[in-house]
Amino acid sequence: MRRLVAQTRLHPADLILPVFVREGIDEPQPIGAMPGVVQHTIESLVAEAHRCVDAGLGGIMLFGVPLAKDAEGSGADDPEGILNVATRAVVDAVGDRLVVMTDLCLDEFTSHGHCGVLDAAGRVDNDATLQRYAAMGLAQAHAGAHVLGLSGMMDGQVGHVRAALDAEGFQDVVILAYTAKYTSGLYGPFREAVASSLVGDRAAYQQDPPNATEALRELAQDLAEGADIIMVKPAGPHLDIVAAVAAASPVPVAAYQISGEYSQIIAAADRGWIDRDRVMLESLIGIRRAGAQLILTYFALDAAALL
Ligand SMILES: NCc1[nH]cc(CCC(=O)O)c1CC(=O)O
Repeated sequence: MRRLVAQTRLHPADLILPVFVREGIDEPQPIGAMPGVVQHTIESLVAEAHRCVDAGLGGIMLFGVPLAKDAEGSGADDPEGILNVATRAVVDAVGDRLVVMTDLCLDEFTSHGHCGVLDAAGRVDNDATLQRYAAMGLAQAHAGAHVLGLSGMMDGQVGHVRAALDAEGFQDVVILAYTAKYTSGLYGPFREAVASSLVGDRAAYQQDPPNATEALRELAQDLAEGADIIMVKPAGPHLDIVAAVAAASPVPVAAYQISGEYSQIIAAADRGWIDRDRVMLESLIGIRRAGAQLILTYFALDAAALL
């Protein structure tokens, strides 16, 4: 893929691998809708983290799949919860050589599958959820996470978690803010990956795809609250937003090539309709060219091997 006049280049260090770790399994479990991606045991996750180091990746983003869920998502801030145990294991193994990120959101841990706790009417309670995010962020910081990925889309989440971290001496823990997270059909395979219990959708707290100006308002808000890295997600269908946010952001911009973007390429390639590696690299170059300095992608290891 190298060209003499190429202005856009991909480097393994630009890539971050999202990974799933599931409680209570003895062997890694395949994810039907994401061929090539598995739910890891702690042991296989640590092995994967070593592969990320060897490949020169920039980082790893951990998602936990707990055995038990409840309305409050109490596994999220339990130091013995699967995500916090896994974070400690990865940080102990490779934390000096790989940036370790954790998903900070309740949806994997709640029985109803929403990103926050619910009020009496069954709606997501924004401000009550902020308290839960602060507790979850502190648990992740105590577990050694370097970067917290605030993906829940509650208003005020960045400022609230930042204040909680600073109050406990975690000034150096970085906040990656999901600034523009559009509601999307492409999250489908992820719901299987995390055994989501969600009924309905997240339209009340994720963004409406036809709305382009909200992304810049969210950017200003997240920066004012102390975001260190800004994320746009999904990446492929929203490259104009990646570009607009990158042009306006004084801090690094990341983009997330999500589960459905991955699975579409795999499925078409499996049918022999497209060349998997070529389309994979083309999709990543497009995201990079739009202005993302970091790309979260399930292709991270495969792409790094070709760069
Ligand atoms: N914890 C929320 C979260 N963080 C990342 C993803 C999706 C990532 C993907 O589809 O690959 C989701 C799920 C959602 O918003 O429905």
